[in-house]
Amino acid sequence: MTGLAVRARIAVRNIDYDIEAPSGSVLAVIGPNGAGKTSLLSIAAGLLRPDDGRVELDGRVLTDTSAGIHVPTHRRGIATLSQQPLLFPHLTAEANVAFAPRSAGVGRSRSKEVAREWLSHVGAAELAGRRPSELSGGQAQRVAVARALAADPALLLLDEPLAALDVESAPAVRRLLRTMLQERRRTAVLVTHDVLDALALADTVVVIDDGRVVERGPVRSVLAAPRSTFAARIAGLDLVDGTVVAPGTLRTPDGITVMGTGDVEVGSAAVAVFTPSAVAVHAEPPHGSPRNVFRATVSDIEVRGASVRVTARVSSTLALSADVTAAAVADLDLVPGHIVHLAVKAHEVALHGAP
Ligand SMILES: Nc1ncnc2c1ncn2[C@@H]1O[C@H](COP(=O)(O)OP(=O)(O)OP(=O)(O)O)[C@@H](O)[C@H]1O
Repeated sequence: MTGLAVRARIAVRNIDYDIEAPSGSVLAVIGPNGAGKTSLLSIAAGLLRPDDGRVELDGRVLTDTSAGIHVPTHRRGIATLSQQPLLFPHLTAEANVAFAPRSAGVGRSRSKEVAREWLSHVGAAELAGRRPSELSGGQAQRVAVARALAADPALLLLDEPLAALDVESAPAVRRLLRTMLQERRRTAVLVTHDVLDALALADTVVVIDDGRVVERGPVRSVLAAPRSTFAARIAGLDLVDGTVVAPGTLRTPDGITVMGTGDVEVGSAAVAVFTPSAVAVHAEPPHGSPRNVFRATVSDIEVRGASVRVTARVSSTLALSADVTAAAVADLDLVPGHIVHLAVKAHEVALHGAP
């Protein structure tokens, strides 16, 4: 196949998985601490040898334990972007980026040219002469993105690339990554703890728990209807697909409008995301504060510890969940088939550009 295929078993790490990312797609990897996410990246990069396993990238065998094949890391055509930018402190931003094509055998002056092109591509042209100590976290991560891509890798490994950034710079770097990943349909693996990063950047997701794949599939279906405990804990979100028709306004193909906040360009595909605990259930349409109100038919009621998850169908393609108290379920006399009004405040709804 083209793209990445990793099959690996490592006894001491209790790892035994089989994971694929088709060419040009972004695969998100989520799972609890110690699940084996970073190990997956290390195996792909050739930094970690499985006891038994095989790594193939675009038809090239990089690791095959049964045949004794182990292509060294620097010959794999793989670039890694980590949480920390890991720039060389003594080199300028430009020299840091030029280092990637230089290591791949490109000549000195062409490497400089490539570095300048990439710096301007990531919106960091004016930082070319600065050293890492003169860059903010977000700026340094931009330079690191340029360096990762300047070698034109066949595979990009992203290890929590936004985790170390502050709330101000993370959205801009997330947008940059989205553009970079989409523009050239790059194959990438993204390890993340953040559901929103998976939604914004990835096509498919694997959930790893205890060294095994417990769930896999398109990001939105896995996050909206998680089957594994871990995915359910971090996800189980309400997701609405559509197009941004005005600033802060998303419309679904069947004409449902959702107001939210988020910097997504008008005209682009997006997903509105909110947590079921932000959704209130009313028998009659609520009056007052500006909010999203959806008329819906209750389809499912599930007790989850102290709260009750009510799922209701808004249209043939959209169902939303609300987490309410058991008392509210009794007060509202909620049973499947009843008409309710689901309300969620616009500031509780995040709009994200969708891949
Ligand atoms: N250098 C090592 N030597 C032996 N075992 C290790 C080593 N590094 C990690 N492990 C073990 O391998 C398993 C998988 O670890 P890994 O770092 O891949 O998990 P992770 O999902 O990336 O976790 P986190 O989210 O905490 O970074 C864990 O049980 C861990 O204890």
